[in-house]
Amino acid sequence: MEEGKYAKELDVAVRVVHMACSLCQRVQQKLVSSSDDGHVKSKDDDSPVTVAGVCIELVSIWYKSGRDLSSSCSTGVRVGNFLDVIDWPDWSVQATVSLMLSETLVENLSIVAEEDVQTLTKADSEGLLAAVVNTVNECLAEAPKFGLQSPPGALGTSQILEAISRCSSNGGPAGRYWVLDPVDGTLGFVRGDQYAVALALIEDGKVVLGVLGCPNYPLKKELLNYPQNYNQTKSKTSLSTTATWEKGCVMYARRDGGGAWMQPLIHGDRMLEWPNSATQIWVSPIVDPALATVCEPVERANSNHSFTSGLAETVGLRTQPMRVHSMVKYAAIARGDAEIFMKFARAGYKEKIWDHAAGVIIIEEAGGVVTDAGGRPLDFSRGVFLENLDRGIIACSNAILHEKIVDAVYASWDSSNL
Ligand SMILES: Nc1ncnc2c1ncn2[C@@H]1O[C@H](COP(=O)(O)O)[C@@H](OP(=O)(O)O)[C@H]1O
Ligand SMILES: [Mg+2]
Repeated sequence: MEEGKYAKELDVAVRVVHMACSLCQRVQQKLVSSSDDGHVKSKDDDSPVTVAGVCIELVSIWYKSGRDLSSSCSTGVRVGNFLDVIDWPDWSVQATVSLMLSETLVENLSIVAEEDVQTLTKADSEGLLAAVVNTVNECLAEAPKFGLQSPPGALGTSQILEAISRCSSNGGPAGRYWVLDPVDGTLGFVRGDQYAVALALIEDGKVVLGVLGCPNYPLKKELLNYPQNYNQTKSKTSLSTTATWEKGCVMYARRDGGGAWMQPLIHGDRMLEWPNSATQIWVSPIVDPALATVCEPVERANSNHSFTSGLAETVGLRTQPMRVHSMVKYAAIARGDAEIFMKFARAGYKEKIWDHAAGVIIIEEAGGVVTDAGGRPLDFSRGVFLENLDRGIIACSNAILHEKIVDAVYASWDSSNL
């Protein structure tokens, strides 16, 4: 696997995503322990509320209010202020990936990524910026553990801001650019649940390699055994500290690289072994819809659950949907933990390339199929958005299931209210 086109890029990308996962785990751990260590705010009625609890409440309010920044939660914290802070790991990952890629792959580096520096450079964001600088330096110091080189000393604020703002490419049909979602699934992240770090390389409008870090996705299928509506803040966040949830993995593939691979995340002082610790992954062999599992976003705001349950019934799916945050859904299909992923966003919502690029190539190289709801490949050549997307996204472990879902969409679309 290390031979051939994009091998060097893949090697660096996998190492960088491992580093980013480690950074996210550290931040998530801080969030969890700040709620365990008495960093508790008090509600008006004097009942205690954890920092993690506030985060979850605010993100939930934000989603349910149609992303209204003026709403506030029971502690009086405003959603707008909170959203600035919760992107702290996103900026930190973006800076780290940008710095490491430019350090190792200097040639005309171009990156499309989700975050900009606007909020970070506001006058009242000093504390936040200091936290980002500190987090990035902590992470960079660990680079040798992942087979990469740390800078000779701690980086200053301007170098880190520069690294974040360097990721301002707009993509498009020509040339080579990286696409990064530093923390995909913010809601999953603050809930101590599933989230992903997604990095892909696009060349002339086609995804040529993808790496998906899934810090809370267990190496085996246990995730499916967790109850669907597991919403208790305390017990959910504390799960991330148990052995099962410490596992996590990184999946990757390159175009025509002969497959997709998975590595466990490394913990403690262990060094990343490359490529020895990788195992090949394949999609599920199931073709009978009655035995297939569908996965979809947790949030109704992000995909129409009633439409997808109608499709599921039409094609004869029997199992409960697996509702998971972030691109871990792509990981689940690639690794054979589920057979179908569907997403039907509300009319007018434009899907972004960083939410899909890495997942698509990993599923395809693992043997699966990903298209829009009209059965056409996703078009990554039109800039930051999937401009030509027909209605929704359908990813399947094989062409048989895929055809059934596409047919069902055609049969039911006109009578749907989408
Ligand atoms: N109204 C909307 N409809 C569909 N997807 C949306 C959306 N608003 C945000 N998203 C995207 O959905 C992603 C989360 O996916 P999921 O719901 O599958 O967990 C978000 O990624 P971020 O969390 O990186 O912003 C965001 O890009
Ligand atoms: Mg995202």
